[in-house]
Amino acid sequence: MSPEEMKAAAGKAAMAHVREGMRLGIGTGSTAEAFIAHLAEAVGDGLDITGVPTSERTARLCVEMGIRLESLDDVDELDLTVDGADEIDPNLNLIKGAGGALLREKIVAHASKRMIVIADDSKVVDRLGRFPLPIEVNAFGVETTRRAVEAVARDHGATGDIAIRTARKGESIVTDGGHLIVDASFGHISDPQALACALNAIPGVVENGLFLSMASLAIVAGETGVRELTVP
Ligand SMILES: O=C(CO)[C@H](O)[C@H](O)COP(=O)(O)O
Repeated sequence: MSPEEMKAAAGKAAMAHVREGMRLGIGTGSTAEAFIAHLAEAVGDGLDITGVPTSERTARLCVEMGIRLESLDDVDELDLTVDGADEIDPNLNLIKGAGGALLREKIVAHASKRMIVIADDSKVVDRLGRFPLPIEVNAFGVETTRRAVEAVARDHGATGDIAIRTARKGESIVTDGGHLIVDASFGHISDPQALACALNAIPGVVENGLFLSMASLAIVAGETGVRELTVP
């Protein structure tokens, strides 16, 4: 299977967990978009669901594909969120945020009874930290916040760069919430819970990309097919 076929397979398998009438959190990224394609097809065939998007990009795509959306504040609680991830560890702790949507993704997942993560095999790791950890930060005093993040990250074993994410021409990328992203390269993260608390205690940090004890199921597509991982 090509990477695109794996994403499509994971997205399709997630549809087995979607029920009529559900209020669904809808993730961001290429794997989430594969899910959105299957969801749109089912909606076209008469499935009645309401979606809450985790980014402006996902919102635009859902509207284009005929998926009805509501704002999170108009929905009491979501039944299920389906989203991608950058890393998945054996306890289904995640790193998210390569697409810059981690804040809305975390708010939406937290408002959901259940979170299912969909991914291809390359995202499954023994320990989190091979992928740089995205941290959403306020634009005010961003270099001061980056330095504070660096100090915390080094205390927690980071060995690589701690850098403000830039797009083309060296400009910082701006999130849907008007914030910036600092990417912190660890190698591996020995205590994700302690790191998450220490990062969020820095005043300029809005949220970090560690999604701990949030997902209850991972649907992972690989060369030989799709498998489901649960928390041991
Ligand atoms: O966290 C995310 C966006 O903020 C994405 O879900 C994550 O980056 C995975 O994306 P993809 O499915 O394209 O690999």
